[in-house]
Amino acid sequence: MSNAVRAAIIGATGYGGAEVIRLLQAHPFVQITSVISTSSAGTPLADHFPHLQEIVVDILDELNVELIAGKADVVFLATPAGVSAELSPKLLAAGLKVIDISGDLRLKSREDYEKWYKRTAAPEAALEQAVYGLAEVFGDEVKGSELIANPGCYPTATLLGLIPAVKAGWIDPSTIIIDAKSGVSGAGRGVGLGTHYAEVNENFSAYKVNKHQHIPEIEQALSRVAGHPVVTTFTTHLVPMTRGIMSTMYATVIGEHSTEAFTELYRQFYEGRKFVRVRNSGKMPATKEVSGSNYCDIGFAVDERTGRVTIVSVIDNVVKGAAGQAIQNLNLMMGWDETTGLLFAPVYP
Ligand SMILES: NC(=O)C1=CN([C@@H]2O[C@H](COP(=O)(O)OP(=O)(O)OC[C@H]3O[C@@H](n4cnc5c(N)ncnc54)[C@H](OP(=O)(O)O)[C@@H]3O)[C@@H](O)[C@H]2O)C=CC1
Ligand SMILES: CC(=O)N[C@@H](CCC(=O)OP(=O)(O)O)C(=O)O
Repeated sequence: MSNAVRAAIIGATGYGGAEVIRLLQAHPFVQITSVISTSSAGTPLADHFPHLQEIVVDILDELNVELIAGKADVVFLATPAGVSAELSPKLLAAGLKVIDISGDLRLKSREDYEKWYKRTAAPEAALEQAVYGLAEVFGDEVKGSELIANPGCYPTATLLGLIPAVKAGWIDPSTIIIDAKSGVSGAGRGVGLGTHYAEVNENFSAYKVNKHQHIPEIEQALSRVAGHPVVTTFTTHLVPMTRGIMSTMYATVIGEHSTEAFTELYRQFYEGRKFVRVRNSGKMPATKEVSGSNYCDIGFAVDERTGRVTIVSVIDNVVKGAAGQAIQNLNLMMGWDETTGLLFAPVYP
C-alpha cells in the first residue's frame, strides 16, 4: 500500500479506538502507522486487546504531535471529553486531517458546550472549521474537509430516525419525545460502579434525565433542518447488553400520512445510502440485527387513533455510533466511496 493514507489512532486502548483499529485493518486504502496511548506507551497493543494481534504497528506510541505528523496523514481521536478541544488545533496546525469521535467539536456554541459538558470549550476557530459528520445527511459538507466532529452514538440513531420526517414537515418538532437505550460499551472501557456487572446485569435504569450531553447536539441538528429552534425530551437508559442503541421516537403527525407513506418517504430520502436500511412497512428493527456493523435500521408505525408516529432506529454504538461512521467520514473526506472497508454484514445472533 505505497499510496495508502497513513492513520494514527489516539485513545487506542479504549473501545472506540480499538474499533477504529479493527475496522481499518480491513480498509483497502488506509495503513495504520501509529497507535497511541498516554498511559501505556511502549507496550504492545495486544497486551490491552488480544483480539488485535496482527496490525502492522503494534507497539503503542506516546502522544506527541510532531511524532504523529511525521508518521500519519489523518488522526482519529477516540479520547474523553476535553482532550480534542486542546489537541485538535495543534494537530491541524501540524498539517494533519482530524476526525474527532468525542463530543468536543460537535456543538457550535461554546456556551452550550460548557453548560452541558461542564468543561472549557474548544477555540472558536476549531468549532467553526469542524464539520458535523452525520454522513447520510451532511455528507456533502464532509467532502474535502480537514476536521470532522463525528456525531455521538445516541444522536446518530436519533437524527437518522427523525430528520427525513422533520425536513418533510410530516411531524410537529415540538411534540418529539425520544426514548433511548444503550448497551454498556457506550460508557467506555473504564471501570466504575455504573458499569459494574452486578449493578447492570438483570437491571434496567434511566440516567442523566434532562441532563444528557447529547440533548443540545440533537436539538442543534433538528433546529438546523427544521429552520427554527427545536427542543426535545430525550431520556437515556442503560440495558444489560454489550453493544447496541435503540432510539424510540414519538411525534404528532402533521397531515394524513400512513405507515406505508413514512416508509416510502424514508426510502426516498436515503436512496443510494447503503448504511440506512428502512424496514418494510410496519416491521421494527432490533439491535442484534445491526450488531458489529455500520448499518442503521429504521421502522415506523403510525397510530391513527392518537395521530402519532412511533419511529424505531437501531445502531451498533461502537460502529455506526463511533468508529464505523468515523471511517465513513474519512471515505467522504478523501473522495472515496463512503462504504469502502465497511460493507460487512452484522454479527447474528
Ligand atoms: N463507546 C462508545 O460507544 C462511544 C464513545 N464515544 C466517545 O468516544 C470517546 C472514546 O470513548 P471510548 O473509547 O468508549 O472510551 P474509553 O474510556 O474506552 O477510551 C478512552 C481512551 O482515551 C485515552 N485517554 C484518556 N485520557 C487521555 C488524554 N488525556 N489524552 C489522550 N488520550 C487519553 C485512554 O487511553 P490511554 O490512557 O491509554 O491514553 C482511553 O483508552 C469518548 O469521548 C466517548 O464519549 C462516542 C460514540 C460512541
Ligand atoms: C451507556 C453510556 O454511558 N453512554 C454514554 C455515551 C457517551 C458518549 O458517547 O459521549 P459523547 O458522545 O458525548 O462523546 C453516555 O450516555 O454518556
